[in-house]
Amino acid sequence: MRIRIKFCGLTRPGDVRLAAELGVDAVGFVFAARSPRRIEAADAAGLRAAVPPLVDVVALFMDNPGSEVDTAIRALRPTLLQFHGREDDAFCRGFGLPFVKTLAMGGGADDAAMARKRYPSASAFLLDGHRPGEPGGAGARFDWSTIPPLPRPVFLAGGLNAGNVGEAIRIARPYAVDVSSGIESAPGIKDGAKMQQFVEETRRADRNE
Ligand SMILES: O=C(O)c1ccccc1NCC(=O)[C@H](O)[C@H](O)COP(=O)(O)O
Repeated sequence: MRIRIKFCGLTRPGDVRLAAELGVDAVGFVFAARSPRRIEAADAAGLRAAVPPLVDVVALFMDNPGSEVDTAIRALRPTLLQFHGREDDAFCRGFGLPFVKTLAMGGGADDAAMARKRYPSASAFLLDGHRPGEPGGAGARFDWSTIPPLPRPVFLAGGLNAGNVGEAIRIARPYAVDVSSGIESAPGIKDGAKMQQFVEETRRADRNE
């Protein structure tokens, strides 16, 4: 099965258009307060307009109040939500959209294994290398061989780049790979060459080359 690709933390319409041209499956926009990639609801319409059909639009939150989530949903019209903080299952499912729940692997696989039980409504889990309570987008890797069995598709994240995504795929065989800092020249500023190389290396791993 083809490994899906999510580019996260986009802030510029040109980067969104290039991501879609490169064939990524999802683009993520960060509304978390603790992020240098945060976008405002006022920016969302322009970014949304740059996303062509059949590319998932992911709105990402980290313990944002429900009112902020509602405002972001109205502005961005996402197809998928991603919750990165201490949000519980009822909160996450309360907006009527499918959601991905981030599990922090920086505290150890047991944390993630225990956490998954608390999100029966999640459509997928994003496993990231940060420690519990920390923001993502930190380039934090974890041991890809420690992924616990999970009842939902796994998005693998944390410190991925064109140089290591092939190894990560061979070890973890995830449903999707997710990247932010590994395709940037600065936080929120995506680098076209890094984006293209990341897609090429993911496709190469897909072909088991
Ligand atoms: O990307 C951020 O700035 C961010 C801030 C706060 C919470 C989550 C955040 N990103 C979550 C993502 O899904 C990132 O793509 C993921 O952490 C991987 O980031 P990276 O290690 O930089 O590839």
